Amino acid sequence: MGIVLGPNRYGKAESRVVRIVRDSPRHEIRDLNVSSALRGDFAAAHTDGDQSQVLPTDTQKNTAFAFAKRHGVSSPEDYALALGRRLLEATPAATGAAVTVEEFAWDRIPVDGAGHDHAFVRRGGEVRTTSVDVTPQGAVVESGLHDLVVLKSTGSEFKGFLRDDYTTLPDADDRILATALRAGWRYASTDGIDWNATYDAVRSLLLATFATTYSRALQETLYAMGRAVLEAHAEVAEISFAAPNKHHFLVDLAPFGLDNPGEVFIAADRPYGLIEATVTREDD
Ligand SMILES: O=c1[nH]c(=O)c2[nH]c(=O)[nH]c2[nH]1
Repeated sequence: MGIVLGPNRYGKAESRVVRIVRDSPRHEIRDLNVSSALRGDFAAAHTDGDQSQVLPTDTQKNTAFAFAKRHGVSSPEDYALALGRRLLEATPAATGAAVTVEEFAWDRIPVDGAGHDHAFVRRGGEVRTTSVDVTPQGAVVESGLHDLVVLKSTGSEFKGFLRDDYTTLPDADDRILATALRAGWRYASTDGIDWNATYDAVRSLLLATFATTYSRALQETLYAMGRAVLEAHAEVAEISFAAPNKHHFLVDLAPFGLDNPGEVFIAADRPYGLIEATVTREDD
C-alpha cells in the first residue's frame, strides 16, 4: 500500500503586530495577532526536502510587519486582504493564502472627561478583587484589580541606568510603556466606606495618573499612581502593585526600504520585566 502526502499548509502563527499612527499628537493604535498559512503544491518540501517553492514563514512574518507600515491597518479585514494577496502573489506554488487576524481593542484613557491623546486602556479582561480577613478584633479588607492592561505610545523613557559587562540595552528616549496592572489596596477601616464608589474612584485615578505622568521608568509610574491614591483617599492605608513590563520592540523595517519612527512594534510575550512596589503611609 502506497503512502502519500495528504492536505498540508504552512505559515507563521501569532505575530503580535502593534501599529501606532503618530502623524499628529493624537495617536491611534491597532493591536493585532496575525497568522498566515500558504497552501498549494508544497509536496517536494515534504517528500524531497526541496525548499525552492517555500516562502519561509520568517518572510511571512516580515511581510506582516512591513505591511502594517506600507499598507497600514485601516481595519483588520483590509489589512488581512492586502497581506493575503501579497503572500499569494509572492509564492508561485501557492493556490491559496489564509490570513487570520485577532484585534485587541483599546480605548483612550479618560482624563478630565476627555480621551487622552496617547494613553490607552485595553477593553475588557480586567478583574476586580477583594480579600477580607475577619477576627474577633475586627476585619481587614484588601481590594484591588488585576489585568488592567494599559499602554502609552509616547511619554516614556528609560535611560541612565547602571551598566556592566552584560548590559546591551540602549537608552530609550521615547518608548511604548505597557503593563497589565495588578493593584491591591488595604483599607484603614471598614466603617462607612462606599466600596463600589471607592473602587471606581481608585481605578480612575490609577488610569489618569498613568496617562498624565511622564514616565522615566515603570517604577516611577507605579510610585506616582500609589501616591495619587493615598493622597486622594484617606480611607486607603497602603497600596501594592505588581506590573509586568510588556515590552514592545521597534521592528527594523530598513531591509524592506521602510523607515520606522515609532510606528510598528512587535509586542513581546516573555520574558518580561516585573516591577513590584508598595506605597504606604509613614505612620502606618
Ligand atoms: O521601566 C523600566 N524599569 C526597569 O527596571 C527596566 N529594566 C529594563 O531593562 N527596562 C526597564 N524599564
